[in-house]
Amino acid sequence: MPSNHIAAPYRYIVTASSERWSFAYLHKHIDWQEEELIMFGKAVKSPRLVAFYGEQGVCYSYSGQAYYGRGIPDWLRPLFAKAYEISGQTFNTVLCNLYRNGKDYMGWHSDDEPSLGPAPKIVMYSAGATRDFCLRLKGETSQRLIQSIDDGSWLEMQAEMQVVWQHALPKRLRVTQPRVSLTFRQVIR
Ligand SMILES: O=C(O)CCC(=O)C(=O)O
Ligand SMILES: [Fe+2]
Repeated sequence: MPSNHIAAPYRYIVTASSERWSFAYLHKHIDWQEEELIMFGKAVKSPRLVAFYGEQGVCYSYSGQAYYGRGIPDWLRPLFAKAYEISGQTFNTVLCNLYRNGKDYMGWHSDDEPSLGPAPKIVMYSAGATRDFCLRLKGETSQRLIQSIDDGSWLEMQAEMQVVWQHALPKRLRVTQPRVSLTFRQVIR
């Protein structure tokens, strides 16, 4: 663990079941895409499915891909409203991830693209299988914080999290069930 005086750079919020969007609902409505990544010069399938929604005219470059906003579908608006209620921050895009089982993962990174501004607040909603979400300070490889993320929970990542921390969703081979995460971001035009 990073030393005890370092406060976790996020707020984890579990909602009442009546306030949740279910995995089945999100899985059905989101237009999932399988993407390819270039790793060591070779095209490989991304270890998760993804989808992007953004306001018309917003362009977001992430992980070597450019995504273009084509408007927020009506069914997603209540989730944007909840993300605002939690964080007091407006968002104009959401990047969605589908981890089909515990073999799907996301490697260490910070969401620090210049288009998000110098210290962006990002809010994430999760549904489906419980997964471990890991954090470490940049430049620190052995010590980490682990937050178990449950169905129907929100994670409000504070602004400093993308500046001095990295996060990852590691493989968990004993997890057989799928999970979705929706990460709300404000792209600065
Ligand atoms: O799914 C997760 O828990 C992490 C997602 C994430 O870090 C991202 O979309 O940038
Ligand atoms: Fe991230």
